[in-house]
Amino acid sequence: MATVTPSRLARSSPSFCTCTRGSRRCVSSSSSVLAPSLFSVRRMTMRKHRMVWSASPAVGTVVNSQNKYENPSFPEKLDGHKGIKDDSDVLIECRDVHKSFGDKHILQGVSLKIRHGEAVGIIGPSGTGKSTILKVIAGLLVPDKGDVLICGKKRHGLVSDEEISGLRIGLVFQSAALFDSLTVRENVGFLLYEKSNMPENCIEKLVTETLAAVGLKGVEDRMPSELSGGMKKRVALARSIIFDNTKETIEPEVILYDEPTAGLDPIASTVVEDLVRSVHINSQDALGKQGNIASYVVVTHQHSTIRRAVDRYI
Ligand SMILES: Nc1ncnc2c1ncn2[C@@H]1O[C@H](COP(=O)(O)OP(=O)(O)OP(=O)(O)O)[C@@H](O)[C@H]1O
Repeated sequence: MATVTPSRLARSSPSFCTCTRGSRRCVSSSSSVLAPSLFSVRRMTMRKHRMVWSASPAVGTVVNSQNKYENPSFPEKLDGHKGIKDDSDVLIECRDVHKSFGDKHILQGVSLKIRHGEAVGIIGPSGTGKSTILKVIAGLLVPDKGDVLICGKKRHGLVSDEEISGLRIGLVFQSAALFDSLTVRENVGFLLYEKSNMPENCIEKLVTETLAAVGLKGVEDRMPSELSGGMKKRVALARSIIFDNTKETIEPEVILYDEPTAGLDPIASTVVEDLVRSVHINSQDALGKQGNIASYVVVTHQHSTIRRAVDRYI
């Protein structure tokens, strides 16, 4: 099996998926489920091109521009952190994040916290900045104002500008964003082939195990064009959860999913929703092993995804 090289990468899909792997910064092509009422969602104040979120005192409560809480109508059980003062389990925090594109003010004072063990949904009308906040969290976009804290440490600039260890952040794009000219094995093992010191046979074994964990067997040598939409999403998921398990210290990982079920039929959506849930630390994957993902954030429009894969939503 050929190792992925920059020249192979150059021939690959222009679309890419980005993973930030702790101290190694890499840009590659890449339960109890509660059912929240969408009624409360409709009551959120979401102005055109503007979304204001706050984390305090109730994480994820929507506030208006005067920082007055509006309709904090989350059922108590969905808002499990009400009143919590201890932030020792906060993995990611956005503090008063602003982001504009030209004269379009997309994010105006977003504050939120993602804690260890959480499964958080971000919902809202199209164009209000859901994908933008994921990119800010992942370090692909720099906020115009405000801070992003990773395990309590401020990140300055883009993810490639500095080294922050202690947390791995994976971003799974809506389109799956696989490298078209690489096999499934090369796609899933991309970061390990490029950045780790693992021998190739160990990477191959790990890729096969990781694919099995997301319910895919015998597809390692296929090209992305030979996969269905649902299979591509599973391969993207496998790519986001694979990690160098030979390292002494394994950092916790947060995965950011941007509309993981977009474009899938209801059955394929259910499979992906259950997979997203199954790789979480509170669940078991397809092989019966406890998941490794400390927390995840899902941007979604689909009610079924909120119902099956989310414990708290913003
Ligand atoms: N790089 C960019 N340059 C200019 N405008 C951008 C850029 N990225 C996003 N936008 C604009 O910011 C707004 C928010 O985009 P974003 O993709 O974050 O919204 P969204 O809530 O995820 O939408 P959807 O639900 O439709 O995916 C949109 O008006 C979009 O056109």
